Amino acid sequence: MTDDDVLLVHGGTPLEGEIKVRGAKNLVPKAMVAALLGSEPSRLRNVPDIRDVRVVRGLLQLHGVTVRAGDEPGELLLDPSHVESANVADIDAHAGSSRIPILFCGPLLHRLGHAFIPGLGGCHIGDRPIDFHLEVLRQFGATVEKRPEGLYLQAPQRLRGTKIHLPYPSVGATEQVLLTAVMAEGSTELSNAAVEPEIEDLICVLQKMGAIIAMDTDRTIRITGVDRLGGYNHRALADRLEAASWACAALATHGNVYVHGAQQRTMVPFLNTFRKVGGAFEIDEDGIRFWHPGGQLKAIALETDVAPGFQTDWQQPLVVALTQATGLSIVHETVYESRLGFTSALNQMGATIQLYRECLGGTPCRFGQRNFQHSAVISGPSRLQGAELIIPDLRGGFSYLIAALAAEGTSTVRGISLINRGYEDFMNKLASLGAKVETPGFPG
Ligand SMILES: CC(=O)N[C@H]1[C@@H](OP(=O)(O)OP(=O)(O)OC[C@H]2O[C@@H](n3ccc(=O)[nH]c3=O)[C@H](O)[C@@H]2O)O[C@H](CO)[C@@H](O)[C@@H]1O
Ligand SMILES: C=C(OP(=O)(O)O)C(=O)O
Repeated sequence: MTDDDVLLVHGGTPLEGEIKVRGAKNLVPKAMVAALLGSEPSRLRNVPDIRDVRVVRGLLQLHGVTVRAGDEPGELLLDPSHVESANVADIDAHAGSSRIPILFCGPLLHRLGHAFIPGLGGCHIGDRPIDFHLEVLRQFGATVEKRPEGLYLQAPQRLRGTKIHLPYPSVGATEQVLLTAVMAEGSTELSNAAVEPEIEDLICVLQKMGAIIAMDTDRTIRITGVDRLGGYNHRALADRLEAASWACAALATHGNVYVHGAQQRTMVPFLNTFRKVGGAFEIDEDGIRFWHPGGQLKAIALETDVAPGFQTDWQQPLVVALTQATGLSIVHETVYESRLGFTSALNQMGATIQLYRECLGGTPCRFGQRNFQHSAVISGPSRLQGAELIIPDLRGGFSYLIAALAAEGTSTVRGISLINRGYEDFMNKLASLGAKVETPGFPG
């Protein structure tokens, strides 16, 4: 960790001003992968400059896709006409970089008949197995060999449509099915699919390319395979996870932040919860203003869930705001088994958060009988004090920033570059909201 990776945060100043969120981290890289399926170039707009986008850009280029900036800021032009002559000798350099490489499987099997996928990265918030992905690919007719360096896949013949039931509505496995089924022979029926807004947007991308995809109301997605897909011209939906993070930062610091680009349609469960806690917001055509209206914040009971429930990636920033609410809040994390570990640092800052292995919520979840501390009771309000913090993962990292901004005194936050994976230009955004932050050696 270098000095560049450390941030001093002088807390106690409300965040005030305006920032902008661009395309979603959980959609943009997948739309970029979809371009691999096309026989014509694609144009993706509203692309944020974050590490996950850079990683996928590098991987696509290794696979022969030409990726260049368009005329508009945040525009990428992706030309997949040379995929067959790609040279992937350096692909190992991308091992551990993000979770997106697993989504290259279907498109590469369609284009080349084989694929090598290096080890995956992503946040360490649970085991994060890929068993659903591998089972799905086998059902389409691929062979999969797991080796220490990665996955080797072959499609001995054209992949065939199939009937799949996911044991859990996994976002990634649903995307795996979509990106594979669109060009498989015949029809695919996927039941118990994930229906997150980013999945709907990926379906819009694929439909623009020529895919035939229908969504039923009961988590069933039906795909009719086609022989050829063209390119797309698409503006990525905005990042609802980043928008909610700034909303929580406004609430925890008694601030007032207008988030350009935030969309009500994709944030309804978050907005309901934000209002129950006592936060105020106002929606207009261009974005959403979030603020602390004064008075006491209220404790709540909350369960994370798959869409249309409360998104797990909203949980960590909200927990920091809940340390400022009066009474006992209960948070039951049902999507990842280990997403509450970040709270021990909040306790060192003065919060009172107790973790439990039991399901403290209305819905018993997959982790209840399995020894994971996946429920939290947060007792507030707490006066947070500055501390030494090491960023554990993406959302946990942003949550530490929020806590440091809300705290009295100075915090030293290490591993700050991890936040670049999903938050575009966050240092300038913090500065524009009046946050008192400095990188050691470069005060002010
Ligand atoms: C890049 C991206 O889009 N990341 C998002 C995506 O992650 P990702 O697609 O990895 O998350 P999943 O929806 O697949 O995971 C949800 C749950 O399913 C389990 N599971 C998943 C796949 C599998 O093969 N086997 C299995 O057991 C996971 O361990 C987890 O408990 O959706 C998550 C849930 O909304 C978000 O938190 C992440 O931000
Ligand atoms: C868990 C997250 O991302 P990833 O799946 O990329 O690790 C996240 O965005 O909070």
